[in-house]
Amino acid sequence: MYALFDTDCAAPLAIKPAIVRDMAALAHRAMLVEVYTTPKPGLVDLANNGAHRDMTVDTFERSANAIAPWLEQFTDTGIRSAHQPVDQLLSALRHPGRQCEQDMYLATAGVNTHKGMLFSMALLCAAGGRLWQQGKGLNQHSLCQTVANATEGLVERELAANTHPRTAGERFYHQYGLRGIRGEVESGFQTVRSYALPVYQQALAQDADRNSALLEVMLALLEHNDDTNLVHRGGPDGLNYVKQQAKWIRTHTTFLSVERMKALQQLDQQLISRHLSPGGSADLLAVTWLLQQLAH
Ligand SMILES: CC(C)(COP(=O)(O)OP(=O)(O)OC[C@H]1O[C@@H](n2cnc3c(N)ncnc32)[C@H](O[C@H]2O[C@H](COP(=O)(O)OP(=O)(O)OP(=O)(O)O)[C@@H](O)[C@H]2O)[C@@H]1O)[C@@H](O)C(=O)NCCC(=O)NCCS
Ligand SMILES: Nc1ncnc2[nH]cnc12
Repeated sequence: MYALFDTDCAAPLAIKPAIVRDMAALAHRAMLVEVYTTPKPGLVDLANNGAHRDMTVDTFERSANAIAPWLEQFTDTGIRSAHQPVDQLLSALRHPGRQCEQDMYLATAGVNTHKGMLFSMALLCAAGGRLWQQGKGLNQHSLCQTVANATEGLVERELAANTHPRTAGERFYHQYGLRGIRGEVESGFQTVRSYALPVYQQALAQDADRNSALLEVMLALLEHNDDTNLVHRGGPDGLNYVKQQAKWIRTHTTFLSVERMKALQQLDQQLISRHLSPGGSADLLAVTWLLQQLAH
C-alpha cells in the first residue's frame, strides 16, 4: 500500500507493520537527522550551538523525544478523519498540535526548538495516515499534494485577512509579503520540491554520504527559502545577506567539494557573529530528508 525506502543509509529502515508507527518513526528520525547535520550555518549542530545561547543538541533531542508520541497521534488523526473533506484536517490537528507544543516547551524549559517543525511534521504524518486509510499510494507527490489540499487558503485566512497580526510570521506578511511556513505548506512544500529534493538526489547519485548531501541541501535552502526566522533576527537585510552568501558559495565553489564545506564553516561563523539563525530552513531540511525516504 505504501513504500518506505531508506535510500541514503546502508542499514534498511526498520519498517514496522502499522503506518502510524512508520510515519511517527520517520518524522522523529527526520528531526534528529536535521540537528546532527554539521556544519549548518547559524544553527545548533554537533560542532556548536550556532547563533543560540539557549539551546544545544541535548535540548533538541529532548524536544524531539517529547514530540515523538504526538507524531503517532497526528497520523492517527489523519486516519480517523479520512472520510471527512480534506479541508477539515488542519482543524482536527490544531488541538493535539497545541498540546504537543506545550510538551515541547516543558521539555525545553520554555525554549522554541521545534514550533515550526512540529507544524510541518504534524501535517505530513496526518497526510500519510489519510492516504493510507483511503487505500491510496503514499509517495512524495501524494503526501505533498495532501498537505497542500489540507491547507488551501491558509495564507489568506491567517495572514492576509488577519487585521491584528501578532506573531512574527503574521507581521512579516503585512510588512514584507512573506508567506513563511504557511505559504510553504499551502504550496505542498514547493521550496523543498523545487530546490532541496533535486539537490539531495543529485548528491546521493554521486555517492555522497548523508551529511555532505544534506549540507548541499542546506545551501540550496539558504539561497531560496524566505525564512522568517532570519527576518525576525536581522530584518529583510538579514534574509538577503544569507541568500547572497549562499548564492556566492554555490557559484564559486564546486558541488560536494572540500572548499564548499570550508565555506559553510566560515558562513557558520559569520551568522554566529551576526546573530542570524535560519530555523525555517532547518525545518525544511528535515522535511527533505523525510520525503526522500518515500517513493517519488
Ligand atoms: C503556523 C504556526 C507554525 C505558527 O506560526 P506563527 O505565526 O506563530 O510563527 P511564524 O513566525 O510564522 O513561524 C513559525 C515557525 O516556522 C518556521 N519557519 C519560518 N519560516 C519558514 C519557512 N520559510 N519555511 C519553513 N519554516 C519556516 C520557524 O520555525 C523554526 O524556527 C524556530 C526557532 O526559531 P528561533 O529564532 O531560534 O526562536 P524564536 O523563539 O522564534 O526566536 P528568538 O527569540 O530565539 O530570536 C523553531 O520553531 C523551528 O521549528 C518559525 O519559527 C503554528 O505553530 C501554529 O499554527 N501555531 C498555533 C498553535 C497550533 O495550532 N499549533 C499546532 C499546529 S499543528
Ligand atoms: N538545528 C537547529 N538550530 C536552531 N534552530 C532550529 N530550528 C530547527 N532546527 C534548528
